[in-house]
Amino acid sequence: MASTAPHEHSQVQSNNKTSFTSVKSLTESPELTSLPPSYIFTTNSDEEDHEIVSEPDKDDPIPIIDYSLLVLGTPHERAKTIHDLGRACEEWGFFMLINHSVAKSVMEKMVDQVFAFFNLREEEKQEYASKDVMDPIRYGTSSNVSMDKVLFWRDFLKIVVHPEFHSPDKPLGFREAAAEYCRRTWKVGKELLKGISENLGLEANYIENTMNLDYGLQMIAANLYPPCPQPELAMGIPPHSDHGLLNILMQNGVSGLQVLHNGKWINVTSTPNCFLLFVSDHLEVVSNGKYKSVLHRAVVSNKATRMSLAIVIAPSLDTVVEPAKELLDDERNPAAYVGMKHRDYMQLQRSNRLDGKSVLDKVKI
Ligand SMILES: O=C(O)CCC(=O)C(=O)O
Ligand SMILES: [Fe+2]
Repeated sequence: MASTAPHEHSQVQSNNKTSFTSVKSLTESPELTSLPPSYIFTTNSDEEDHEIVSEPDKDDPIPIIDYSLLVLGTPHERAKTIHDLGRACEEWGFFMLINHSVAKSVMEKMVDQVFAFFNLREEEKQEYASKDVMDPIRYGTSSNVSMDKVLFWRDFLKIVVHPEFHSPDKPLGFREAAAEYCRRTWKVGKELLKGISENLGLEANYIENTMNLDYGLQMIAANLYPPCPQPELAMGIPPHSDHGLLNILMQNGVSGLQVLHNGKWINVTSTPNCFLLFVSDHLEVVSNGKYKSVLHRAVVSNKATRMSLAIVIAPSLDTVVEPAKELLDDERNPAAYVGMKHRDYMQLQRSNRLDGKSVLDKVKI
């Protein structure tokens, strides 16, 4: 269903800037011919060193992990996959996951339902606009409109789906598609965390048990990046790392994601049906910095609407996340992070501006 042209009530006031409640409604406005000034993004001076954007190097490609070898491979194949997984987490904090067992039809249904949500009338979506950063369903635009100095060219929908499953009532079919997709990706996340625990020299269930994944937080974070009239001046989502352990991302076949690797922003081109996996802040903490959460951002284009859908796999909100004691050694590997309850960490991240690894820096010793 096409959105109606924006009305007065679909505008919000923030930092003396008038903006629309969504980028989507802004792009449907006949007045839009150039980028509104509130969306003009300038890079921080301390980020200028890594302004080089490049395609992946042939000699240092984005790591690819074959999930089927992790769960169904021979002992030798599994051991090799765990080794490769560890290297990917250490050297990139990012990898592509192929043969991941989630059926194409399940992924497609989810993508269709996310588009259907963003295509609801603005008034219908606004029912889920919330001020409380911990609300289980949140629809919004930019990142944190009250804090953002510049607005980002992005609308989002965030939903908590575990330990308690939430879903918007509309569109019809969203609930069912999300329940199936989330159940499947939760399993993938847990299997990867087993391999990662083993790679750290811990028992396979170590992360699952210490992070209380029976009550773990799983979230859908869907992003919509409509075509932008001046994409070189705007940013979809600024450089940041994610909270949680792992982030499992899929996208609709339109590129835009960049990850920082060895000081360069690498364009990630999507391979159909694969998942893009991010090491998130809490895995950096548990591994005591052996793995680094990856800085990433999303740029926008003037050609097509991009949609990305992240599944956050995270500790239960009451878990105090700290480095695994078994990995620590007073002399050679002292704790590099202090423990912090996941709930407090998430609250900090969501109440502040998205800004690199600024929240992780607060727990660094
Ligand atoms: O759109 C993307 O590719 C990145 C999205 C993202 O970083 C996030 O949702 O945390
Ligand atoms: Fe992210």
